Amino acid sequence: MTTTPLTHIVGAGLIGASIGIGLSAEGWRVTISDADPETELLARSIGAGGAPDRNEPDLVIVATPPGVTPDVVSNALNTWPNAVVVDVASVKAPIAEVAARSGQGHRYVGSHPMAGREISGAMAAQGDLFRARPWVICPGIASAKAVAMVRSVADALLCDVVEMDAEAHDRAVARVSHAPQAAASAVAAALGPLVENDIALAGQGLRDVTRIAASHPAMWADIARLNKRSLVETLDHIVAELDAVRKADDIGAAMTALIDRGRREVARIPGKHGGAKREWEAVTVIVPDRPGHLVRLLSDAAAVGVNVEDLSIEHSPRQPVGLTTLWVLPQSASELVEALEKGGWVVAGS
Ligand SMILES: NC(=O)C1=CN([C@@H]2O[C@H](COP(=O)(O)OP(=O)(O)OC[C@H]3O[C@@H](n4cnc5c(N)ncnc54)[C@H](O)[C@@H]3O)[C@@H](O)[C@H]2O)C=CC1
Ligand SMILES: O=C(O)C(=O)Cc1ccc(O)cc1
Repeated sequence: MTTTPLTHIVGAGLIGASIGIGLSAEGWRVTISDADPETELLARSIGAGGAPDRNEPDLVIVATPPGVTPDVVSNALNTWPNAVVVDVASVKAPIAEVAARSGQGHRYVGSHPMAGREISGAMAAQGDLFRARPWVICPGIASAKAVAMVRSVADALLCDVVEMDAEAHDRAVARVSHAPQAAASAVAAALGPLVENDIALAGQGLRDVTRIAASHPAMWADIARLNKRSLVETLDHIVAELDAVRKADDIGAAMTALIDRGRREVARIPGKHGGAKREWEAVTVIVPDRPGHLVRLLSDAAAVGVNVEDLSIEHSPRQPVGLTTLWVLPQSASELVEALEKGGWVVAGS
């Protein structure tokens, strides 16, 4: 039996406490601390780890805000001279530089679990937050032993490990995470002129593009400062896309071109099980907003042997029906539509 490393987590917020709960549940010996005593107590009380004792940890996981992470990593490398130190901050290159300058870079591994929530703090922690999500590891100049130890964390939390160079990581996350946060907040901010009754018209589309607009600004301010160059490059791209529509003589043609480019790229975002979303077809059904109908719809799909890969529900308050979209393999779509229509369902689109 292989023994798991004695692990100490610094920073008991959403990510630190989620890692602590997940590793403790797998039988790891975990201790956890936070600069804020109340957060520290809360994290310990929800099973994210115990209080540190005199033993030097084998592994220190730094899960503090990105802005202080370079200093906390340096301190950890000094305080525990034999431990492997890993951080989980959303930007990697500036922290790797500081670790390399300390002369202890062989014990430092940069990492980034690509999962989170728009709420922060230990209260929002979940032990399975990272399950089946990518966990980026940037080995840099770390020893093979240090990298293997960090891999064992990601493996214990059932993540998909992706090894990347820190600069390439920072360029990629500017496009898949940091600029989307700015864009979502900009769309939400543009609701400013509307009165409440106007905002009540919002459909699922607005909700989809603004979910992360509820994020806490402090972390994103740090991320923007640390990844400024790549973030600005991506924002320039987004602004240029919007400007092309705004300035077009034929705004319809410009909108078509933008939506066509967007459709091409959105189809490349991996869906469930790591497969591309385009591998599925949508069958949208009108479902009465009464108990039992959704269950009946799913059992009717199961009765013809069609596996529902994913499900989304669009529902407006005050409306007696909702639109339920069943995502299925393309070869099952027409068979499902036929069976559902025979069963009396109204299929709104496929
Ligand atoms: N929130 C998210 O969705 C994700 C965040 N991350 C990264 O994870 C890290 C932590 O983020 P969250 O857990 O969301 O933040 P959080 O705000 O929930 O937790 C951070 C915790 O660090 C503590 N802290 C601050 N300075 C400290 C210090 N010097 N020593 C010890 N504790 C200190 C704070 O009191 C707080 O409890 C960040 O670097 C972030 O970039 C990575 C993936 C997703
Ligand atoms: O809420 C979401 O969908 C996120 O994508 C959260 C998130 C925030 C910051 C990260 O560095 C990684 C993931």
